[in-house]
Parts: sequence; C-alpha cells; structure tokens
Amino acid sequence: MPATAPAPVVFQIQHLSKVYGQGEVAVTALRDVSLDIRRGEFMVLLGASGSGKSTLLNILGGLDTPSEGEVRFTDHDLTRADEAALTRYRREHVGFVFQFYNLIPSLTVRENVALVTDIVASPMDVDEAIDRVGLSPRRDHFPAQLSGGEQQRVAIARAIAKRPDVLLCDEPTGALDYQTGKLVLEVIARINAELGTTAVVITHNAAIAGMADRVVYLGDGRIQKVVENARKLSPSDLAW
Ligand SMILES: Nc1ncnc2c1ncn2[C@@H]1O[C@H](COP(=O)(O)OP(=O)(O)OP(=O)(O)O)[C@@H](O)[C@H]1O
Repeated sequence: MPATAPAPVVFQIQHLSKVYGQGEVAVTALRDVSLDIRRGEFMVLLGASGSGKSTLLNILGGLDTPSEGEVRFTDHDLTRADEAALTRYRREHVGFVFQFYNLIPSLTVRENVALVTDIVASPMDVDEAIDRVGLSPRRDHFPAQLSGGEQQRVAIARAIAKRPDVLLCDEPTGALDYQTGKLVLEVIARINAELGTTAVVITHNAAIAGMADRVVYLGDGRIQKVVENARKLSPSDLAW
C-alpha cells in the first residue's frame, strides 16, 4: 500500500480484552489489544498456540464479543451490538475461511457456493466466484471428489461470493501439505489484490508473514510487535 495515500481504517480496536469463564477458572485470552486495520490490507496474525489469535479473529468477525474495550467496523460498533445486529454484520460484511472446509457433502461445488449467494443482497455470480479460485472445471463435482486444497478453494469461493468487505481466515492451510497450502494462500493473496478485500489470516507458519502488508505478533494475549513489510512476497516466493 503506498505510504502517501493510506487507505481508510476499517477496523478500530481499542483496549480490547477477553476473559473466558469466571473466578478460579477464568482464562484471559486477550489483554489490552489496540490496533487499526486499513481497507484492502493483508494482515497476518502470528503467535504460539493459545496466544489469542482465534479469539481476536472471532471478535473481528462478530462471532464473539469482548469483555472490555471497543471494536468498530466502519460505523458498526461490534462491542455493543446485539445478536441480531452481529448476524447482520456477519452476513453483509464478512467472509470466513476455517481450517476445515465445512462444505455440504451432498451438494456440488456450484450448489455449495450458491447457498451463500441465495441469501445476500448483491452477490457475485456463482461461476465467477468458482473461476476466481481456479475450479471451473470441477464445478459439478461433490466435495468427496476433490482434494483438501480444492475443497478449501471451494470454501474460499463460498466466502467471496457474497462480496465481503473482509475475509477472515483461521489457519486456512492448517490441514494441507506444503505445496497445496501455497496454492490456497496464492488464491487468498489474489482475492485481496484483485477485489481489494481486506484479509486477516491466522497462521502458525512464520514464512507466510512475507505475504502480508503487516504482521501482528501475539503472545499471551498481547500484541508483542507489529511489523510492516516494505515489499510483499508472492506465495510462490515463500519457502518454508
Ligand atoms: N470458549 C473458551 N472458553 C475458555 N477458554 C477459551 C475459550 N476459547 C479460547 N480460550 C482460551 O483462550 C486462550 C486463547 O485461545 P485462542 O484460541 O484465541 O488462541 P490461538 O492463538 O488461536 O491458539 P491456536 O493457535 O492453538 O488456535 C487459550 O488459553 C484458550 O484456551
């Protein structure tokens, strides 16, 4: 992103804390996290297991709510939103990609993607979404007929088909081998570049960090450092 014309901030996170449970069993997952995320940014969240990455992503996606602090997505206050407002926010603005693909086995690729385009206001054409992840030749196949990487690409097609403002990916390559994982990351990087979709990607894999505009390192629920990449690498340049 050119330093001279910073894109507008889409997520404003201020003094965010999250505590699960109470009393002796309380677990603090996030501690005083403050961060801005800009439109079109590709952000990678890195950190050890249990450092709070998924908790932060889930709060950004309206799947969970903070214990303290503020989170805003443009003019949506995610801190005070009720369930109905969070559901609307997720539906209208957020595409999720998880480690496991959550496809419906009895539906074809096209039908899995169409499930989403049927419920949003101005969806992408189903075939365009499938084409953007390079799966047009497989669009009439069922999930069981696809490899893990192909199934993950269907999940990405489903996530982008509603033209979300943000794509939130929790360990999208966690169940994939090295080469296949790279292909999936390439697809996410291309969506980010071509559609300008803000992307936040969680990973255990430090090598992926080279693809990001910024890398946020979490440790014990806190932001330890934020590193800006002067030059982004393409996934095919990465070695891990
Ligand atoms: N629903 C929950 N109830 C209680 N504790 C939770 C809950 N969700 C997360 N935690 C705890 O909060 C802390 C942060 O968890 P989180 O899943 O955000 O970490 P993470 O960095 O994503 O880890 P991983 O890489 O293993 O997925 C952990 O100690 C975890 O056990």
